[in-house]
Amino acid sequence: MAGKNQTLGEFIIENQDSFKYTSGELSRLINSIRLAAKVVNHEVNKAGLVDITGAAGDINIQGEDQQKLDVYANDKFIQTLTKRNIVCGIASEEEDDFVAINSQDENNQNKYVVLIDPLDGSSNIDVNVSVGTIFSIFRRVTPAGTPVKLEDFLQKGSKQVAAGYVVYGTSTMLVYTTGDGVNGFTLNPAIGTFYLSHPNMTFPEDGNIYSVNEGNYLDFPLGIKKYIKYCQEEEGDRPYTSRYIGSLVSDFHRNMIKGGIYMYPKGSRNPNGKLRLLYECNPMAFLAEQANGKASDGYVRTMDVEPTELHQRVPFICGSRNMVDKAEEFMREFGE
Ligand SMILES: O=P(O)(O)OC[C@H]1O[C@](O)(COP(=O)(O)O)[C@@H](O)[C@@H]1O
Ligand SMILES: [Mg+2]
Ligand SMILES: [Mg+2]
Repeated sequence: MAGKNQTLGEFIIENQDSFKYTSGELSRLINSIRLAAKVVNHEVNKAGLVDITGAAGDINIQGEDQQKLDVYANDKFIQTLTKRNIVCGIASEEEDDFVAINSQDENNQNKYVVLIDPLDGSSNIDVNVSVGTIFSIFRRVTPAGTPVKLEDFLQKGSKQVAAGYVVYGTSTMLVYTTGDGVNGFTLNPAIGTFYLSHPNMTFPEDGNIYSVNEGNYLDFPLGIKKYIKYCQEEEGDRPYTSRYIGSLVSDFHRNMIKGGIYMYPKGSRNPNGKLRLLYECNPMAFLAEQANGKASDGYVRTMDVEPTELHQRVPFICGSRNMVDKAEEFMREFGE
């Protein structure tokens, strides 16, 4: 197993052969994401000193006020991936439609598309609480050298070839999978290098942390309400502890390390939940399953959901296997 002082660059090269499409293209793509993450990290760390906090003044396709850092991170990831001519298309939370990257050029033989949430946890930017970036990578389904199409992005999560996130927190970490386990790398800010700090990350099968915005409790399906009550009962190893940062990446990261469950159910205000299937739920579900955890909408495995729109939302339950099983049990028994 790789040593703790291995750099991300070395790890990518060393593990290239464990990836079934060993063309090196995916390695170069993950390296480009690493680079863009460092650029964004540099800006995040200066938030409050430079004019990067607050709203950018536009509303994105989600109907949300775009934050300056949303726009900055979006630009940096798209620029970095475009300049390196490493993908044929990008879809982003901050872009109405997918962005074709010179895919009309028949010489562009790039095989991958990337779906990205450039800045996750936007409501926490101005208050110095950890935020993140989430990415999901697929092989295109249309022929290389032809214009990239919507169908290249609307693929089931089970078709992902890689997924990961960056968490900009007390330290900056990049955590990813290519379908062969989950590994975490911590940035040494002094030299700008990511080092393998968390090899083979796995969710404990059980945990005692539940993460949900209880402010929406009255609006939740009955099954979720019953599960939350179950978490709060004085019985056995319960009550569990409630922890909710309000940044999916950070809540997921903590729960993967300590054991826990994250839930963003649907409700009358969010009839399909809030989180986006393609660039939030699918990548986190791939990581969760690769780390022995589980992810669903309460009934259906997240990665089996057939996508129909670029920005579609789905209810999301994700975390320690036995905790997600229990929540699903309550959903089956009590439903909506
Ligand atoms: O404030 P709420 O409704 O609890 O929502 C918090 C959730 O929304 C998100 O901020 C949505 O992500 P974005 O910030 O990328 O839009 C998640 O990170 C987080 O878990
Ligand atoms: Mg997000
Ligand atoms: Mg976002």
